[in-house]
Amino acid sequence: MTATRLDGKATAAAIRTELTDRVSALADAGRRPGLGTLLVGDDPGSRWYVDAKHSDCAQVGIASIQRELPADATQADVLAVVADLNADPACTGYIVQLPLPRQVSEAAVLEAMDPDKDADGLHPTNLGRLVLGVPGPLPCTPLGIVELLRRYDVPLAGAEVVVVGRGVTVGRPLGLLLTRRSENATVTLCHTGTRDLAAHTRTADVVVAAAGVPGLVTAEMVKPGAAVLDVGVSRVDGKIAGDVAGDVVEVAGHVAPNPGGVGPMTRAMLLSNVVTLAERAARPVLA
Ligand SMILES: Nc1nc2c(c(=O)[nH]1)N[C@@H](CN(C=O)c1ccc(C(=O)N[C@@H](CCC(=O)O)C(=O)O)cc1)CN2
Repeated sequence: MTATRLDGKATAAAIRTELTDRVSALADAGRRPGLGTLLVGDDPGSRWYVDAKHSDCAQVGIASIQRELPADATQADVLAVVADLNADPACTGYIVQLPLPRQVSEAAVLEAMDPDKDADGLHPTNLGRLVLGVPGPLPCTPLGIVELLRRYDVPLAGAEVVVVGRGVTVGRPLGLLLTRRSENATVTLCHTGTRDLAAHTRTADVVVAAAGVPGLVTAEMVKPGAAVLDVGVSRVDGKIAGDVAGDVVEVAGHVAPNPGGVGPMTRAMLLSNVVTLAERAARPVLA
């Protein structure tokens, strides 16, 4: 058996097309959405992600506001740009590209953002809204995973989902998202300290691997027919290495590869969040 590929690239392209009409409606009302990004330092991977986000924006008509600081920027430098973006009316949503250099506190920077412009859904207020089930922007990678499974009709209601990884951008919020009544999955959150990882993954209908350990999930760890999504990003010999071993496609029913699976969906969900935030901000104008 060879698994069906969950094609994040094609799905993200379809979502961008769908968003174009909403962006046009906002622009016609004089409220064109604008995505701000702040990149601190010169990590080539982070620069690629930021550039890709702006190229996606150009495709759907979202304006771009690109801010950069050097790798030795201080916390005060970063907070000053965050204050600028909070105050800029052309910036309807923005992100601070992570990770930040060691001397800058990610928590302090995220907290300083205007939660109503938090296009990544990572502000404590928005993570709190997720816990409480109150509407607000949701983290892009978990949202992209749920949307990819939905568009390929992979059932989540009643499904056993094992998430491997407890990070704040993927694992933790994904568990919250999947256990909402609308998704209704049962989630086991595993991590690198889990005693017998295979015992958990072998019983799962869906496995999401987001631990950043190359080849962590192998074919023997997967139930035949399960959906396996590779979200791990490591660099091995200069190339992206995911958390899922190549032989998993022989056992799984669906596989989201890496690259080409969840990564492009993360970017599509960012655009979707930016458009939704701009619509919320424009509500009195559009109504
Ligand atoms: N502020 C944020 N920082 C980071 C996030 C995030 O959601 N918000 N997530 C990751 C990086 N990331 C987005 O910023 C991201 C990762 C991967 C991709 C992507 O499209 N990947 C491609 C392959 C890219 C390549 O060849 O190098 C794919 O999977 O096909 C987009 C965005 C950490 N930081």
